[in-house]
Amino acid sequence: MNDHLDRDAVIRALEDRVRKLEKTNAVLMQAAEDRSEAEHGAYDLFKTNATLEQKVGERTASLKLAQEQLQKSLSLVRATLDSTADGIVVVDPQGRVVDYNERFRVLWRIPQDLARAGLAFALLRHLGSQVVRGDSFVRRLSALAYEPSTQLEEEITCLDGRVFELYSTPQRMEGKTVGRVWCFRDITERKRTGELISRLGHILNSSSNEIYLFDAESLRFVQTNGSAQRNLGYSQDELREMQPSDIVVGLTPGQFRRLLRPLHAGREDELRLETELRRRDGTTYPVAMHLQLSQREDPAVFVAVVQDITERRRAHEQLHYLANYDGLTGLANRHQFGERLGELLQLARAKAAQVAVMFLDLDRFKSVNDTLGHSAGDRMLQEVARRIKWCLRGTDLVARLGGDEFAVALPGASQEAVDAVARKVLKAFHRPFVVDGQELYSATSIGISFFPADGEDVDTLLKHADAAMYLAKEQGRGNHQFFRSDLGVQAQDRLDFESRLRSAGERGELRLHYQGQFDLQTEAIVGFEALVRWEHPQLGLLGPDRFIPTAEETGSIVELGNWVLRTACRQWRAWVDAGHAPVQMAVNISVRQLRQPDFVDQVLRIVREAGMDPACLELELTETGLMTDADLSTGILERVKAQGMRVSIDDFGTGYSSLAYLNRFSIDTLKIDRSFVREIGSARDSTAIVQAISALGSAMRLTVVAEGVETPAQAEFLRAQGCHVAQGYLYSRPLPPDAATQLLQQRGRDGARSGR
Ligand SMILES: Nc1nc2c(ncn2[C@@H]2O[C@H](COP(=O)(O)O[C@H]3[C@@H](O)[C@H](n4cnc5c(=O)[nH]c(N)nc54)O[C@@H]3COP(=O)(O)O)[C@@H](O)[C@H]2O)c(=O)[nH]1
Repeated sequence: MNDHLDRDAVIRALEDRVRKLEKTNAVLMQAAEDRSEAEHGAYDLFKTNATLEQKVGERTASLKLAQEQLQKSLSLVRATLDSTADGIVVVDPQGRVVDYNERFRVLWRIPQDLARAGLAFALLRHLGSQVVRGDSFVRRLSALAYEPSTQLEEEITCLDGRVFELYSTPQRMEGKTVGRVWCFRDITERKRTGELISRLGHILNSSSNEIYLFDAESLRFVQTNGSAQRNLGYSQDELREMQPSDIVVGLTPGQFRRLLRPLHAGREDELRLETELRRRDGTTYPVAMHLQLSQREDPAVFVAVVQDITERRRAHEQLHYLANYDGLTGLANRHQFGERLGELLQLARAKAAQVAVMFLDLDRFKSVNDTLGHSAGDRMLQEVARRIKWCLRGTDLVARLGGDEFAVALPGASQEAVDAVARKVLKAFHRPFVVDGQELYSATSIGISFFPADGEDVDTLLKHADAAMYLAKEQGRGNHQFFRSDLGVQAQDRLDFESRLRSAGERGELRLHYQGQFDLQTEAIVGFEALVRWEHPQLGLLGPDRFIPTAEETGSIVELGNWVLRTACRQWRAWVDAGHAPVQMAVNISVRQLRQPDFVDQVLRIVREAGMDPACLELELTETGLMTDADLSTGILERVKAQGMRVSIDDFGTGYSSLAYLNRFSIDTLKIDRSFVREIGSARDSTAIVQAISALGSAMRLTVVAEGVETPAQAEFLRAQGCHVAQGYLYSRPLPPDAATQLLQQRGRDGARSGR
């Protein structure tokens, strides 16, 4: 704009000069004439005139040149103005628009007529209508009219979201302010990009992943994020002096360069690897690294995104451990044993060698668990694992298969060598196990099978070793047996038996028989004991001694016990509905049932569903079962009693009794075991025990029931001792429901009268 104004000034100056020269010329001409006349020297006049003409010619040429230059500058200024991305407007001190460029008009969406009108204030109002807080904007800019020399620089936000930068500078000429230039620049995109970059920078810096940018040629780090610096313990500046091979464990610069070759050559887009990084303090940590080449950067850089996978590795290792090892003993588990035995068999096959497999099952471990609790059982298993390992070589495999079962594989061992190892293991059990200060004695039964003679795969070898172990149990426990082909059939039979028992209730194969209990004074029936039987399709009617131990071992006793309870309660209801006076119903409860967390609720639900009076239900528990966890039993019995049910101790005198606990347990009935009743009169001890139990019952105000009463003499003796109730073949055998109903019809009324 200054050039535009200079042009007028220059032209005016030049014209002024021309006029002055013409004047001078005229004066000189006049002077020449005067002189000619005066001096009559024509020659001099001519000379002077020629000189003057030359000067005028020179001046005219220089004026033309100046005009040409001025035109050039003007066109340059115009072109610059039109090609700039900024919107520019020039106003004079009187508020008239002197000039503006097209960009200014477009930027502010100024209608042509408004632009042409050239009124600065009208334009300002138009601008104000488009910006946020437009009134204040107009006021601020108008105020500048009174401060001609002030420079202004500010950011304007438009209502449509665009952001402009505004520069306003005074226009000066020869030291005077002759106007003001306004310049507007659209910085919307720049601002957005800036914000985006700062957001991205923040995200990258706070990312838990480490991010490294390193030069594609020198491989020097050019940029790293906060996570990288924090994890490694180096500052940004220190890292700029380093290369990836300084922090990647086990890679020389050359090896690292070779690793990057496929990316460099464009053969691969990305590279993923798991490696380890070394921190400043020398410690290392595992990472997953993702590498890419960014050609867009100049110069090109590699971008490495690195994730610390310490936790992932740890979790993976832990999972691997849990999947393959027994957490209690640290030995391999069944899965790992199978895998490794499989490998051993492959090797043995190639070398035509044999492999022995031992199956070990602890003898009576369950009673340790039941009487001393699980944590004592666990400690014993840990010691067992140590002792077994101690008997083996480093190349042998040892595993805990679960519970109290262990397995051993002995590669390349002869029958004699395996025999010796088995004896050594058995001997290792001769020393007592000290748990909680108590000395416990345990033994193990060992079954042995051989590859390839007894089986060619892991499952068969284990199955056959297991079958041989059962033989060892049958042979009196605490010994070892080698597999024989006839044992395979027995093992299969056992598996079939277990699985059939599990679903016996569902298939309607269970039966409940009822044995009457009689008042020894009146001989009236006062109750029944429910006794289960299994109608096995091949083996016929089985007594509980044949299948209850298996049900307890496999856990199916819970299901089976609930079936018994439900059936007995329904039978009681049926008798009452048929008009019989209510009698007691005794149901045997196994310790595993009692230990179910919802045992009492379960019993109550069954009782309520059947519509039975809880006071008529008597739960029969064994002494040993109750003493397994006396505190727990006390709590359960209290809840049972609170619901009005009765509790009796079965087989009293045969188990581990503590009179102190007996007092604590809320019980109603003591049942004298039939082994004592059988020997009444023939064995002094038994007779004395029967007398003592009867006296104890009377003293504690408990009902005393004698089991297995077979003779009138026994009944007479028991009656004399004050025993209240008798159960035995003398009165009735256990009967199926119909026969029991008949018995109730015959002897029920008296029984109802007598009560307990
Ligand atoms: N957990 C559960 N245990 C149960 C259940 N049903 C029975 N059992 C227990 O099985 C054991 C054997 O019972 P069973 O073969 O039925 O024998 C009972 C009677 O038949 C037998 N008995 C009764 N009177 C005489 C007799 O005069 N002489 C003689 N030799 N035997 C006789 O005694 C068994 C009843 O004993 P008890 O239970 O101790 O009163 C047995 O221990 C049952 O507890 C069940 O559902 N769940």
